Amino acid sequence: MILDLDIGNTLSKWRLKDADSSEIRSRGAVWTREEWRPGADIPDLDVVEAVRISSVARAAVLNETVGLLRRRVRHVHVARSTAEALGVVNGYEEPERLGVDRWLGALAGYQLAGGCCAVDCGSAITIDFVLPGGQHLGGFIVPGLRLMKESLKLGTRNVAIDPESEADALLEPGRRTVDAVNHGIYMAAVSAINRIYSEVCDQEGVALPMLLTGGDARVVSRGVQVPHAVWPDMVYGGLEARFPLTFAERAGKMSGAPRVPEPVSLEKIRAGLAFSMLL
Ligand SMILES: Nc1ncnc2c1ncn2[C@@H]1O[C@H](COP(=O)(O)OP(=O)(O)OP(=O)(O)O)[C@@H](O)[C@H]1O
Ligand SMILES: CC(C)(CO)[C@@H](O)C(=O)NCCC(=O)O
Ligand SMILES: [K+]
Repeated sequence: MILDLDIGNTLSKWRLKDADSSEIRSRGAVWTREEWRPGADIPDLDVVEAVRISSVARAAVLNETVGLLRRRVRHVHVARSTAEALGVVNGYEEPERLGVDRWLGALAGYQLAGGCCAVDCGSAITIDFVLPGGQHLGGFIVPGLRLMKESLKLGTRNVAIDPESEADALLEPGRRTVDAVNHGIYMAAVSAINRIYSEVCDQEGVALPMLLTGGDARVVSRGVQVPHAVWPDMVYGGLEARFPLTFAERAGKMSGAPRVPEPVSLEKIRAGLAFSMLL
């Protein structure tokens, strides 16, 4: 069994993947805490022969986790942001400073789609761009939905946006605090994504397929006008691409990868941008 770990600022996600059949056997999430005890939080390390880790938590959390795992598991692979990998050139001035979850998302997106716009809707919303030749341009970091809501301190933090609500309903002015806040932060997030996508495609002269991941990907997806695909395992896909262990992975297959969305034409993107400038 392969244990994949995605340690984020809020949640640490894990999944167990069967190395022979490539099936995902189980998955879960635990809060990212100061002291993380993999033995207690993750089922049955005895069946695990390899671990692959993406972590943006404090170094101490990662070091402790790796220390514990190394005692129990033979192969422990920790992903790092590098200047280049799998045909992608990191756009950061200091490549190692790019969040490794973003780097892995960009690698997975590039392996699946070639040039792409990779959006991760987690504690932060990150929007990264990779051109068809593999140049990563860098990206944008916006507070995630929960952080935006908490920062307002209006006592609405425990009332989440209903994931089933229609994007249209979220466009209406709120007539209670909780609706005003939820509709406001939702519009802030989706308008930023729509606008940033259009601006960068316009600047670079290329319409890129968009891929969405993260805890809020599904709800954000409803408001994103650009054709896109939701890929919950995108960061794991980067781990698979970076540290291929199974036969399927060596052949370039990433579990749960969606069909590549067909982007609209550059002309249409530019027309939309020109229209929004007139308003
Ligand atoms: N059970 C949950 N607990 C916490 N957040 C949740 C949960 N389910 C969905 N969410 C949403 O998911 C978001 C966190 O997403 P995700 O799990 O991708 O975060 P993360 O990986 O910790 O973030 P980051 O990668 O930015 O550190 C929160 O903004 C929240 O709205
Ligand atoms: C932005 C987050 C928090 C998103 O998870 C993470 O990728 C991170 O800590 N990045 C380091 C800063 C950067 O990417 O520029
Ligand atoms: K994440």
